[in-house]
Amino acid sequence: MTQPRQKHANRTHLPQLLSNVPEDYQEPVNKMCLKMLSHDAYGKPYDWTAREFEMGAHLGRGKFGRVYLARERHSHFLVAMKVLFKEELRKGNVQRQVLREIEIQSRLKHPNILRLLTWFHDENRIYLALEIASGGEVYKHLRNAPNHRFDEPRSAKYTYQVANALNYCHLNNVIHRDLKPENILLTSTDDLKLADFGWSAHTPNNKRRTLCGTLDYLPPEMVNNSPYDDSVDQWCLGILCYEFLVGCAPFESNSTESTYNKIRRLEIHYPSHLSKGSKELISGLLRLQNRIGLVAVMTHPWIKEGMAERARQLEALERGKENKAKN
Ligand SMILES: Nc1ncnc2c1ncn2[C@@H]1O[C@H](COP(=O)(O)OP(=O)(O)OP(=O)(O)O)[C@@H](O)[C@H]1O
Repeated sequence: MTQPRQKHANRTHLPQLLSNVPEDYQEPVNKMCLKMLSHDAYGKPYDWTAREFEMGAHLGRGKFGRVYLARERHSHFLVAMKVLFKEELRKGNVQRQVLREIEIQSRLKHPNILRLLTWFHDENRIYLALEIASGGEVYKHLRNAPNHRFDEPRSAKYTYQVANALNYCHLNNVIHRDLKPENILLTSTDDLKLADFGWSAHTPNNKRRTLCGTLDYLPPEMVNNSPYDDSVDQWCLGILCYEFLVGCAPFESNSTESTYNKIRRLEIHYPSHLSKGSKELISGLLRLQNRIGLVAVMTHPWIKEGMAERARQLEALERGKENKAKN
């Protein structure tokens, strides 16, 4: 008879789980894990309430609520708590979108997708306990980068991680549809987390810098009001990769009509600093049809070389920090 698959770790798994934790943190992490294992909620359905979390620093503000650093009182596990006001959701007529986001995000489990750990509500608010991505929005990092753009290795790594997350989504019949640097968060370990599922797709975002705002990422089939499938995400990945490398989206323009026309005509200008490999990848994604598949993106030579170089860059940065600490 086959054993039922073990869904939750237990004490015997701790040494293995802790093997990736730096030595200095092993003891507190071990303590926290033991507290988590002994919590009534561990591995069972549980009715969480806001009382079980201590709210801390304000991490950011969205259209319908605020995000705080929060600590679960029993285990001291830290989360990013997104607090949404029901009244505001009602006024914005986005209750259904929020519920869809919760439903989708709670079943997606992937290293490059922001985990929704649990959610609950009270009379006035909905609380989403999210994994922490302490770097915040990739958009902010792009704005702060020299010339508002990332170098090729960093762009290649980020493009790979987004492709990996989207591939997982597609395998689970989810189309993101709203890819853009504002909907991607960065962790302290330079890893990307896709966020905002099926929700901000319908909420205009006033943070983008051009008049036409989020139109910059619209694929031609959506511009033409034609039926579309999951390859819309490949289009958006092409726009995202271009924006990482160039600092603005390829079809940005000062009027909606002009952006639409540029998208329809595939009017793309590739600046001379772009490498042959990056142009090849972007043009394979920004096609009307037969866009490069996500697995092919992940194994593209420009992506592979860039990722290896980004790993070397990060190692060098780490060595630099260690040397500084020694001196
Ligand atoms: N998991 C997280 N970890 C760290 N910071 C976060 C996290 N989630 C959100 N934030 C911060 O809080 C800000 C607001 O997040 P939120 O998701 O509410 O905003 P948004 O996507 O801009 O809003 P909306 O979806 O309402 O348009 C983000 O810009 C980010 O800086």
